[in-house]
Amino acid sequence: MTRWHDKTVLFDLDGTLIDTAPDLHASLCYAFDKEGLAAVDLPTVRSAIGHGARAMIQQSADRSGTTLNTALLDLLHQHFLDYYVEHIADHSKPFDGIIETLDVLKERQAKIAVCTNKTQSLAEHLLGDIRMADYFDVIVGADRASEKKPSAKHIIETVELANGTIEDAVMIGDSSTDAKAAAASSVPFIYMTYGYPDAVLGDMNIPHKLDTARNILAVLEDIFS
Ligand SMILES: O=C(O)COP(=O)(O)O
Ligand SMILES: [Mg+2]
Repeated sequence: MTRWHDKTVLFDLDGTLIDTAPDLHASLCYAFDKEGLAAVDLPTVRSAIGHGARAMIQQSADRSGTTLNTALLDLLHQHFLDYYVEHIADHSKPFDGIIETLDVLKERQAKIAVCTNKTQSLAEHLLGDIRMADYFDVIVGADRASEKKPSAKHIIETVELANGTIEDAVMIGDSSTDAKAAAASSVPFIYMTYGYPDAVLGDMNIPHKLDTARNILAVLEDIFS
């Protein structure tokens, strides 16, 4: 029988727990428009999520043929943040099956953590606004860890802050940053294909792939058995 209270289940945020792409996309388009740049489409932005907001802006520009210097990137990032803090939860909502999964994990007294490349303040702001923050023993944004994903340190430090042990942890995510951080910390990884996967992830050998959060518990039971 699984001793759930010894287990730590780490969730990535954007594209795993919450469908944040519409609000990220709107904020990015606001920033681009303010600097006279053409709007970027949603699929382009989706595929650039997972490495933090600056990387999302940089990659979205690259993929739409716009060259950014550092000053312009800084400006776009600031406009993006100005808009995003006001609109962070306009359309963002948990993916189907996430709340039910968290309810069961909570009932079983597993340790539940968020390990995200969002900044700490944005992650707390979003989870607070959509009333999900209370599910988590700990939330660790990119700037709370000594190194962000794909570094193993982000996962290792999140597990420590949750008072868990790395041998009893599982990482659930949607991008190559999650898969690489999990591999580097020798933590089993569950890949949620409904999120915002990047091209790199397609080339990685990943045993646990799910297209719905409704099947997370069954896979966790299998991994922990
Ligand atoms: O801010 C991002 O780009 C991604 O955040 P994530 O690590 O929760 O997917
Ligand atoms: Mg993600």
